[in-house]
Amino acid sequence: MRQKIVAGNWKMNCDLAEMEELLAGIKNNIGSVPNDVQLMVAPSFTNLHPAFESLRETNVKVVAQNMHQSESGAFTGEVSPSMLKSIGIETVIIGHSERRSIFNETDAVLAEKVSTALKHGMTVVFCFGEELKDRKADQHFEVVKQQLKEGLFHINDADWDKIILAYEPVWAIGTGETASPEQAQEMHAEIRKMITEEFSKEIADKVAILYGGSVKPANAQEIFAKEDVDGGLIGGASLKADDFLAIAKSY
Ligand SMILES: O=C(CO)COP(=O)(O)O
Repeated sequence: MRQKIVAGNWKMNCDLAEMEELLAGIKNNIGSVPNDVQLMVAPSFTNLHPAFESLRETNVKVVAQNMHQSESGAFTGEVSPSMLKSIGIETVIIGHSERRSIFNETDAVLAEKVSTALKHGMTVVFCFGEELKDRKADQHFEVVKQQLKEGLFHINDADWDKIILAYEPVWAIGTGETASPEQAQEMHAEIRKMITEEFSKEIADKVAILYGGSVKPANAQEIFAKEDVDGGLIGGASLKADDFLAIAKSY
């Protein structure tokens, strides 16, 4: 039985007061979420510590949206894995399409980030997904395979216990256009095939694969119902406590 996960990626939203309001909304109704759904939230760096403290008594995990691949040093503006761990953060998102496209994070850099995070015993939510032009050219499976091979497949079998995958087709992020449940299922099944070929069926069957891209209360249920979809990485809709919880409840 794979873990069911509903994770909110808050991106560069919420100052401290706004986040406290959002957290209060989540905590007030958290009892309505099924016990077998692991909730995660990913605030900005400045909000990680207060979020961790606020959620201490719950089982909501607080996740970083990024980290640097080096241990420490002259990297002005960056945050290291040990800094995250020192405030209780054990999970980090790596490879989000916005990091890839806006901040020019290459597969090679992402591979380094994955290695550094694993070295620190952190769990990685590894994001990837094709652009619209790739899908139009019927290249989406190849693009995803390349992203996984270059950014992730250097890890060892044992490392897979610390990996969560998030398939986020770029054309569905923040656009209101969701992949159909069938498109999500097709890609997730293909990803398990890729992992089976490179590693083993046992690993492929075990790893949680989340879908991300315009998930909202109205469409979550049909997406989560698909066999190879193990939850969602939610952007916009996770900024409203009611919508985020409604998505988690639809599992
Ligand atoms: O990028 C996403 C989550 O990481 C998805 O964002 P939206 O849910 O706003 O489309």
